[in-house]
Formats: sequence, C-alpha cells, structure tokens
Amino acid sequence: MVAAKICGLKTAETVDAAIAGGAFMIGFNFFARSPRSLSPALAGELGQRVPPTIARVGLVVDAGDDEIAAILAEATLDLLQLHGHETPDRVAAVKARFGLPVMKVVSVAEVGDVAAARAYEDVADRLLFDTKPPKSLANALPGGNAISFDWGLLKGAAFRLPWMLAGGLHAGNLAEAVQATGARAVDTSSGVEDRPGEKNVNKIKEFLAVAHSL
Ligand SMILES: O=C(O)c1ccccc1NCC(=O)[C@H](O)[C@H](O)COP(=O)(O)O
Repeated sequence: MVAAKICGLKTAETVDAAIAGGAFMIGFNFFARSPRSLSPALAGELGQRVPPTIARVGLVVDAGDDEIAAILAEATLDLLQLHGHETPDRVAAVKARFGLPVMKVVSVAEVGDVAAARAYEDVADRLLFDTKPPKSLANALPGGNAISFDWGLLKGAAFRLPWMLAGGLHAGNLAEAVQATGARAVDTSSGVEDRPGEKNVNKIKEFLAVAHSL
C-alpha cells in the first residue's frame, strides 16, 4: 500500500471523497495565484470535516510569519508544506515559531536537485519531490503543473526523512512512478481534476484506490 495525499481541495464534496477514499493527507493551498487556492476561513471550515487520522496540510510559497500566522488563526493544520525557495534556516525558523511539522518541497529537474534535499534532512520533518517548473512554461506555478520529472533521478535514493513523490501523477501512471522510484507516499493535484482547480470526485477515489493497491 502506498500512502496518498490529495492536494488543492476546496470543497466539502471533494474533501469528503478524499476522506472516504483513504487519503493520508489533505492539502489546502494558500498560494493566491493558484486556481486551487482557498481562504484560511474556508480551510478552517473544511478542516473540521477531517478525522484526526488524516493530516491537514497547509501549502504556502515563500510565506512570511505574518502570512502563516494569519492562516493558522483561522485554520487548524497538522503540517506546513513549504513550496518555495525556503532555506534550511527558514524551515527551522518556521518550525520554531509555529510548532508544526514542516514538509519541504524539493523541486527537481536534474540529479543535483535531488542531492540538494540533503540540506533539509536535519531541519524538515518530511520531503516532497515535485517537478521544477520548466522555464518554457509561461506563467508556471511553483507546483501543480501536471508535469512529471525523470523518476529515474530518485531510483535508489535514500533519505533520513520520510519523502513523497509528486508531479504529474494520476491513476494511469502511478504504478509506473512507484515502481521507478520506490516511493511509499505520493501526492497529486492536477491528476484528479477535470480542469485546473476543479477536482473530480471519481478521479480522487480512483487515484486513492490505485495507491492502496500497490
Ligand atoms: O497545485 C497548485 O496549484 C500549486 C501552486 C503553487 C504551489 C504548489 C502547488 N501545488 C502543490 C502540490 O503539492 C501539488 O500537489 C504538486 O505540485 C503536484 O501537482 P500536480 O503535478 O498538479 O499533481
């Protein structure tokens, strides 16, 4: 069984589908430019539907303390996902300031990017390997671009932290991705959508069913 996070949820229906399907993490996206972003108030409301067995993840990009504090004032979260250029010192500072575990996103395009994850092993609680936005993609977001990176870059890689694979994953390629990387946890956003920001309940359940079958 591979653990699965569904990221970018912003409706009760899709949160309930992720819960029913056995997600181990549910991601709330606070990056304003994202079509998946939601208000801290709505995240707080949706988070109350989530049982304690599922982690409520708050996704921010190069957020300052004031931004994170404003989110936490309205939404109870179990993990912060730092999806920007946050340094190891910034990760440590966020953990110390807010007392929450931190998952640091490592954006991958080449082998050196994977090696860069080592710098976070002593400060973060989890790592998430996601596709580095290609420079050729106009208006690319820091994540959620529905693009996979070369999974071979993670083959045989070992980290002192639990890590998760993301980037262009969907029910149709998940088995290959897990086989190629040895990932024991995966994450998707676009892969369970009909259009950017519009999650599909059946795609959520299918992705989770495939993850649990591996
Ligand atoms: O999903 C977004 O719109 C997004 C925007 C800005 C930063 C991060 C974002 N998503 C974070 C995630 O954890 C996604 O699940 C991950 O990037 C994979 O996305 P996808 O390739 O669409 O499955």
